[in-house]
Amino acid sequence: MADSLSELIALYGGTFDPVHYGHIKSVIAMAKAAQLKQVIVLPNNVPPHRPQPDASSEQRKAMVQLAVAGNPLFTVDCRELERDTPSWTVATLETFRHEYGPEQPLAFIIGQDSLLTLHKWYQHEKILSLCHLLVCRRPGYPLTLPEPGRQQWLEDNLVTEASLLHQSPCGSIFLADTPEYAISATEIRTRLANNSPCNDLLPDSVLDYIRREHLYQS
Ligand SMILES: Nc1ncnc2c1ncn2[C@@H]1O[C@H](COP(=O)(O)OP(=O)(O)OP(=O)(O)O)[C@@H](O)[C@H]1O
Ligand SMILES: O=C(O)c1ccc[n+]([C@@H]2O[C@H](COP(=O)([O-])O)[C@@H](O)[C@H]2O)c1
Repeated sequence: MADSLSELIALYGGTFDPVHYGHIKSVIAMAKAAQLKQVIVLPNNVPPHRPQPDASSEQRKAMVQLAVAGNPLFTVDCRELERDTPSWTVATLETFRHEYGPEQPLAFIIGQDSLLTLHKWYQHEKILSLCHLLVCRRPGYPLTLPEPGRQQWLEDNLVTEASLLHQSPCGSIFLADTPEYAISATEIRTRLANNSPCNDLLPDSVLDYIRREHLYQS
């Protein structure tokens, strides 16, 4: 078992095809709001519930590594890349829970769009028994859930005090007032295919990598 009990460990999973400032800046803002000392970034291998990525798993991992290089908040964990089955988040969370034990505060960071579709995730009813959910703002998506039952579930589990996240292993949802970044990987892929500029949407190191690897060309 790892020995960092009581320091909230936050995980950030994604397809990252490619990683962009909407990911990195939102998570840095979340780290401030939720008093996080570390965020473990998890590029997925076989993203569930979406078309498969253009870039390979190795390329998406390399881009994530470039994007977080030099920032001590982040580490990159490749456990999802080692499984060929769909990268179900519950399965990944179970491996962290096993590693860190039942008392360790764990959190999974998502954007507002993911909160809206969380009820379709594999074994979604287990998620809050494994971790807290930290939700970053994302423009264009409502902060309330469409069905009354799901909205009630959200309200029943909401905490507004970040310190509470550090005092229990799992079970709470934290909606942070993070800045909104109108950036998506889809838009970046389209812009690159059209030879439109992408500066300010993602780090230069990632853009250089994309050019070197001839990714996202039409
Ligand atoms: N601009 C953003 N602001 C806040 N959260 C974001 C933003 N973009 C992505 N996220 C969140 O980051 C996680 C990983 O997202 P993902 O890698 O699918 O990026 P994406 O830009 O949504 O990709 P795509 O356009 O290919 O669907 C998800 O939880 C998503 O909600
Ligand atoms: O477990 C699931 O069913 C599930 C369904 C959709 C998304 N996820 C995870 O949520 C994270 C964000 O997903 P995405 O598709 O927005 O990159 C990423 O880690 C995915 O593996 C997980």
